[in-house]
Amino acid sequence: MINELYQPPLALLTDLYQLTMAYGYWKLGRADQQAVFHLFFRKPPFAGGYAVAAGLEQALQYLERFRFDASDLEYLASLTGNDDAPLFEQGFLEYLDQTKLTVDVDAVPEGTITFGQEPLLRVRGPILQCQLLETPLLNLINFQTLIATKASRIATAAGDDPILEFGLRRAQGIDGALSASRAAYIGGSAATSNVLAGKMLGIPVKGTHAHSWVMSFATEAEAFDQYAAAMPNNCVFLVDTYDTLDGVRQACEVGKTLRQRGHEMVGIRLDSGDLAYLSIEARKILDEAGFPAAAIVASNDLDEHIIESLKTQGSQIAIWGVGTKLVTAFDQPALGGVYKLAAIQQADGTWLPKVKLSEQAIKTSIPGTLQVRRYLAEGRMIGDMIYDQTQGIDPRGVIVDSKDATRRKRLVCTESTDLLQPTMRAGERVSPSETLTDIRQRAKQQLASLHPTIKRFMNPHEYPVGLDIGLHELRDKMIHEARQSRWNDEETTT
Ligand SMILES: Nc1ncnc2c1ncn2[C@@H]1O[C@H](COP(=O)(O)OP(=O)(O)OP(=O)(O)O)[C@@H](O)[C@H]1O
Ligand SMILES: O=P(O)(O)OC[C@H]1O[C@H](OP(=O)(O)OP(=O)(O)O)[C@H](O)[C@@H]1O
Ligand SMILES: O=C(O)c1cccnc1
Repeated sequence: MINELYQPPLALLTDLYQLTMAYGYWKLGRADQQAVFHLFFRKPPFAGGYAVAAGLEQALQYLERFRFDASDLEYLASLTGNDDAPLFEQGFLEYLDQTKLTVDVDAVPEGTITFGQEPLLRVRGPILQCQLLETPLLNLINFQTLIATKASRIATAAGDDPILEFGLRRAQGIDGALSASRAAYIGGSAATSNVLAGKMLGIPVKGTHAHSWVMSFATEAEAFDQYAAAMPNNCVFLVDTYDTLDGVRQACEVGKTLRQRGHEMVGIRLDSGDLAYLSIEARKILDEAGFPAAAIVASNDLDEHIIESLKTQGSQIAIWGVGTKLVTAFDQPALGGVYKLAAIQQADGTWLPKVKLSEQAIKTSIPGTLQVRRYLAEGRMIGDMIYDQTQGIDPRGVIVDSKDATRRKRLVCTESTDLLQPTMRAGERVSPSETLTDIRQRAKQQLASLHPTIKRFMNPHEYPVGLDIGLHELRDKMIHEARQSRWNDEETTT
């Protein structure tokens, strides 16, 4: 079904302006000029302290399949400008026909905990190619990173309790649902209700039953009985169709019959009302009836904040079903990841770093061919340094806050590691696919090495990320020079 909507290769999955710029580079004979772009977000989502990188596998698959097919070129040939003449010359379309990606891509592995301003991806290669990739790479990385981060927050609130992702019915279309299931699993959900995601991605699938099952029988007792008869090895009874606590008692009755037949009731599900109060009362009823191991599953518009609150209220919920607010990233529907040019090669072969100015310090870009070095002390993450890989790290070993140069820090560490790893060289993939289990484990392990104050939902502590002092000085000089030349221009024109 997905394939009816779109089939790879998907070179046209880009904004038109990427193609108009590509055309311009081609006409100027600059198509092959080498450039470096970085993909990064400026601030972690949900006013939180971190993000979980995700979506790289799909990005690499996209790049591996990148090409313009005959129907793409035919479509581009049909586009016209405001004089009704073709937008693109035939020679350009022939160039696209021959285009095979030759870019180098370095990326942080999926499941890595990342922070604002740090490149998640670095693309280096012919400027025409780099430019065409901006939109699809952002599309693929932004969404999954957002959802993996949301899932990580929800899993943090739930502690050791499993999260079941129930979002398919509320997700943004088919791909939104599948990508969300994948990203949610990376971020820490334990299973999904989406069976296609289970089949395609190997995510464990889990589920209970709906109110309609109960409503389709004359009584709740008969509904639970018949469900137990049909599916004795997967019995989680939804108890709130009529009266929740009566429903729990009813589930216990059926649980006893089930036990006589050699099966154990898995638990009950609450889907409305005061989930703290009802779970505490339900727990008492289950324990008194001889079902101390029966789990209480809860659902109903849950998110990390409600789960955190339910925990502090002493709720007895052991498994959390979370749909809408997870897969739609309800409180922040998009991650504002961007993709910016940072260096360009000149005719003499030397690299020219590039900076984009902004009135807002956070929007002034970071020039160079960047790498991120993570510093750890006794296994705990203590700070990240963004540095120019072609220049190396300044021996002063200091990071400077990119928004406030007065904030500086020396990172005293026991280990350090570079986050961006080679994933493509000359258009060929050089890193193997990772299993979702390994990616999920990375996220979990890195999250455990992050100080709890950075994981806090409200006003989290800011993790130290800064520029290598040499890079800071270069950037500062470039900003001053760019501002100075604008003033000079203004003076000459007035
Ligand atoms: N003890 C609690 N503390 C904080 N939030 C809770 C508590 N119990 C339930 N909630 C949350 O409050 C919201 C209640 O929403 P809503 O008014 O839709 O529930 P409901 O009327 O019980 O259920 P429904 O309308 O689905 O039948 C949900 O997001 C739910 O997760
Ligand atoms: O609440 P979510 O986090 O999105 O989790 C998924 C919801 O989907 C189901 O409800 P259903 O679609 O039957 O509608 P409901 O909201 O009326 O219960 C289920 O009972 C959950 O409440
Ligand atoms: O299995 C469930 O309980 C389930 C699945 C999807 C949505 N809500 C609940």
